Amino acid sequence: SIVGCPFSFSCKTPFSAGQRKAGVDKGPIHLVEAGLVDQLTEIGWKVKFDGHHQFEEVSAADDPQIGKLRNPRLVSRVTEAVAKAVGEHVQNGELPVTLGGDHSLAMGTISGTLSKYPDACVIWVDAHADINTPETTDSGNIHGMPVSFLLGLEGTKIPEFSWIKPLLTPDRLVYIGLRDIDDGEKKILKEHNIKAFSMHEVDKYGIGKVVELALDHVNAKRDRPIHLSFDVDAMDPTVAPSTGTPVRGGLTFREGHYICEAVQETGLLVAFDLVEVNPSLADAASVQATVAVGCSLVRAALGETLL
Ligand SMILES: N[C@@H](CSCCS(N)(=O)=O)C(=O)O
Ligand SMILES: [Mn+2]
Ligand SMILES: [Mn+2]
Repeated sequence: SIVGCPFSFSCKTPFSAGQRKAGVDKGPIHLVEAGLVDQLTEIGWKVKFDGHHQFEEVSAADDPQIGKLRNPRLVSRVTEAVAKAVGEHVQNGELPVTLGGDHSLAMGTISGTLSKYPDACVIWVDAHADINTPETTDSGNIHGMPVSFLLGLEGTKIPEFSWIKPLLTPDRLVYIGLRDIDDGEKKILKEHNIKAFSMHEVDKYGIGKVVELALDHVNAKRDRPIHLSFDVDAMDPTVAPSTGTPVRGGLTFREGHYICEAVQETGLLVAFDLVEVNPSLADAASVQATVAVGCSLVRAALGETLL
């Protein structure tokens, strides 16, 4: 099985230019300092921790907005570097675990996965769809746009992002946990017939059925590699409060873990992202709780079982 490889590669990507709130770049160090590397070793992984990625700064003066896009050159440069790093690790038969940092990183991580597994499917667990285009975005924050770039939607063919090969197709993408979608995004989801299980469906069917339906949609024969991109704000804010765009009515602790456990059980997981932990937005206890949930979700995705 794909996941049988013993190596997990932890890519600490302290990056925050895809949004405006300081602190999300400190997410990775908090997860590592909470002992995540040892925790993964204890469940049988050989972890190659290659340290915290450092990126060449691009000064604000050298990175003027492109239309509404904020920090476009910095985001492009960082995500291209992440794509290369993740791509190398999947080529080596390792399972990249990318700790963010904001969700714009997924332009890099998923590009990296697709470089080896062009038929991979993406399960996007999030309160948000992150599928705004440069035209539909109101905020200009690129962490709200990675999926549109990965799909190569209209308006995303910008020279600064020409490195992105839009290899992802709408039929291989599915969302779980949505509850805060912009009007422009709703239109895109409908136009492209993208499958999305919002919190309404989670309530209606239960998480077990939702994950089964999601896998049936993007991986009917259970033969496609899976890239699981998990935004911690998919969790209810009472469970993971320290994140930049919290939205009430999210996943319970168990629902979030069930998704990771069920994907792990397929034996098809080839890459995992845990993003948007921002340790500067809450009191110490809330930060600690968010970091602990983040570590626990990673462990669940990499095979920690309850029995
Ligand atoms: N849709 C909003 C919010 S996007 C939230 C991004 S994330 N990565 O889910 O926190 C926007 O485009 O700014
Ligand atoms: Mn997100
Ligand atoms: Mn989100």
